[in-house]
Amino acid sequence: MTDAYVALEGDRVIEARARAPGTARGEVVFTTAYTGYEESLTDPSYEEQVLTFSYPLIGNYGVREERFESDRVHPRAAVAREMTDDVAEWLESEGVPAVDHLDTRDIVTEIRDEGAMKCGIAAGPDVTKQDALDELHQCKHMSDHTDIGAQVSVDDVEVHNEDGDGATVALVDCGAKGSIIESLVERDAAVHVFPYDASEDDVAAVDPDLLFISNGPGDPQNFEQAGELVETYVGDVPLAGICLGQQVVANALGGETEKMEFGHRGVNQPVRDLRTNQVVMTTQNHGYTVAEPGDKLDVTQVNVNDDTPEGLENDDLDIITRQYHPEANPGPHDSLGFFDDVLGMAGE
Ligand SMILES: NC(=O)CC[C@H](N)C(=O)O
Repeated sequence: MTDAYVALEGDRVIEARARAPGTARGEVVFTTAYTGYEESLTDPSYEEQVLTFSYPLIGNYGVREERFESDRVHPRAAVAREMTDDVAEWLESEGVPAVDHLDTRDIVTEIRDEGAMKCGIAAGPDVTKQDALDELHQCKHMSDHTDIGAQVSVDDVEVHNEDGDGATVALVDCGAKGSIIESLVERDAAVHVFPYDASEDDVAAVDPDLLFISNGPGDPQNFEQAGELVETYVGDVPLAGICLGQQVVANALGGETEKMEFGHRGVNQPVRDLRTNQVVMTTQNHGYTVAEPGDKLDVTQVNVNDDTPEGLENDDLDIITRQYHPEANPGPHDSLGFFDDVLGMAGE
């Protein structure tokens, strides 16, 4: 039964089945991950996007809050070949439209050929094709969501493991996944989570051993204040970043970022370390990349598929960043050592 529509750029409309009602718009992207739907759906980096799962069955091991990466669902809508009732009911309770019973291979092929694109969704008994097209026509480019940080960051400073014996970490929350904070706390760090627009004075008040820029949604150029913190602290305090964090650090230190055609989203992205030649499997979710690292950062790791920079470092200035997600939720644990390395820079 057709009671849902997915409208893609060029006004192409695909018919589907409604699993959670509503209308929505966002940049449509796909993940090839075959597990981890709870983590992906609660990853703040998917804010303002419509998430299509290329794996055909989503929900086959239920929905458990322990696996959530934040306190809400972030994609504007979810698209799957087949979605279980567990997932559909969860998305409905969150007010996030969801559709299934469509050929997701078709959407993935279209995105691979044409690039990530705008999308409109309409789902439910009373919706029409035109509703999906109206959403599409109101959809903005990711880069035009200039204050997206405000949608995903903490409003006030939050402290985790205040009495921890390890490093004092100032983590700039551009939309941080919970497991990044957990990975630091597990290693005894006291983690002060700052709003995405925190000032130099705010951060200075905790006298950090490490400045850590988190992952986050949208265009890294829309996180200027985090970049200013990097410029302020470089050379004085060790710097670390994950995903958007790598991009913000590169932009702040003379590098450049650009939008990729359709990005990397999945749990089996191979990354090669240029110093050891070792390849690790990684979890990824990004649509922008570092195009030029600038003269302060060396590219130390690259993606095996397309050679894009996956790791940037400077030993003298104590900087380590990763484009992928070493916290590995979901995904292979190959790169968890990143947290030991960055806390090592902080003297632990
Ligand atoms: N996971 C992330 O931090 C994503 C970074 C950035 N929003 C991108 O799409 O490239």
